[in-house]
Amino acid sequence: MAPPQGPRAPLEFGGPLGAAALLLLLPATMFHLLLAARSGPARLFQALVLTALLVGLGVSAGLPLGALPEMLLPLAFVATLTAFIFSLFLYMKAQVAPVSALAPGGNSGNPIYDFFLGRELNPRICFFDFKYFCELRPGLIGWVLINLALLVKEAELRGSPSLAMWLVNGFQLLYVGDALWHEEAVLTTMDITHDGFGFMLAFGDIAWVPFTYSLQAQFLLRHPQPLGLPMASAICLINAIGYYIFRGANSQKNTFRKNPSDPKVAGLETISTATGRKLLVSGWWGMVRHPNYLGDLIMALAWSLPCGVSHLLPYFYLLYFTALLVHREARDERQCLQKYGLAWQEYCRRVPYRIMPYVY
Ligand SMILES: NC(=O)C1=CN([C@@H]2O[C@H](COP(=O)(O)OP(=O)(O)OC[C@H]3O[C@@H](n4cnc5c(N)ncnc54)[C@H](OP(=O)(O)O)[C@@H]3O)[C@@H](O)[C@H]2O)C=CC1
Ligand SMILES: CC(C)CCC[C@@H](C)[C@H]1CC=C2C3=C(CC[C@@]21C)[C@@]1(C)CC[C@H](O)C(C)(C)[C@@H]1CC3
Repeated sequence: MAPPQGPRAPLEFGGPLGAAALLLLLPATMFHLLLAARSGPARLFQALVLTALLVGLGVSAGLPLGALPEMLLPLAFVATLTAFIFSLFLYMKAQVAPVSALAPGGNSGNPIYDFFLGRELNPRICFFDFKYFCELRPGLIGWVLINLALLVKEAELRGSPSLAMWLVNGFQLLYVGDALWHEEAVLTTMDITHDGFGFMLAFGDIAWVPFTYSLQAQFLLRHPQPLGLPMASAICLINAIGYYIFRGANSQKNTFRKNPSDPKVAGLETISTATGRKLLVSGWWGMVRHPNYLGDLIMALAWSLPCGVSHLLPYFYLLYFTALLVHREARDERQCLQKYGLAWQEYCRRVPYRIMPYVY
């Protein structure tokens, strides 16, 4: 079966070498972070071996929630293994999928690269869409569950959860609740429309999101932080500003894409493109070319601040997320330039900043 993209098409993520390195680096980073959140670096190898031994025992669902934080390492190992096996299944499944079901990327002919990126665009069995399910369910819900377990454990240890723990739990619950509330919006993200379903997304959804996105709460359990009301209020304000921009920008674009004559967006200025679709050039999308990323990054800052500034670990999410969004923005720009050509160039001329006005 001929792949839709020839071996000489430009490869992303550093090609096969980059994909091979990421296959090892991503799980290694996640385990390192999990360990760094709980103790000194000397326990890294002990803990990995312990995790490998514990995985055989599995975890039963009936355990009290406060016991979960102690099981994060074995659970992360199981999640990683599941992501590997699941990606293997997806790779095999793509071998028998029709060419029309394959993703525009992820079909280079190099097995490591294709395993990493994913060959099939939206693998399904009957009506069950694996990618849509994984993107929103196990990772996001697992993340909230781990956060909650850390809050319960802190209450067990110290009598009540700290203000910092409440803030981190509240902010991240709002973010996950928002994603589930607006779940149809995920259908227009490049993960669903462009990327295949391979190791990158499977690992991201099943392991990376629940275990590394909960790092701030993990950190707070072991490193309690005093937080006064004025500082807490300032952090809440930062999160509210971030959320306002994130939600405002995403909703404006979603409303416009669904119905351009909706009164909420009908008055906005647009650029016509040769495809018949229009681009917003005022409102949130006239401020920068990715206002939703800006809001997301401001929220990421608010999630780290309750952890103080004594340690870099709680800021991992902010740093990783900045890198992810800068890379994602570059990929999206490339795809938009291909799709909209001159109209996209005109948009870039009228809205010169990508994410942060006057900075980037
Ligand atoms: N927490 C996390 O780990 C992650 C969160 N996110 C968040 O997910 C959300 C979705 O992000 P993502 O899918 O990357 O990208 P966007 O939601 O920004 O979608 C980009 C697409 O929007 C359309 N578009 C771009 N500019 C305009 C314009 N001016 N007018 C109208 N349409 C336009 C184009 O598609 P078209 O024209 O075809 O409609 C473009 O391809 C973001 O809020 C992001 O922050 C993303 C990744 C990870
Ligand atoms: C493991 C790698 C380093 C990176 C993997 C990336 C994935 C973790 C992210 C790719 C796009 C994502 C989105 C969300 C979560 C993270 C992943 C899967 C998202 C579901 C978070 C909530 C948002 O409201 C959203 C817009 C629905 C997000 C969609 C993209």
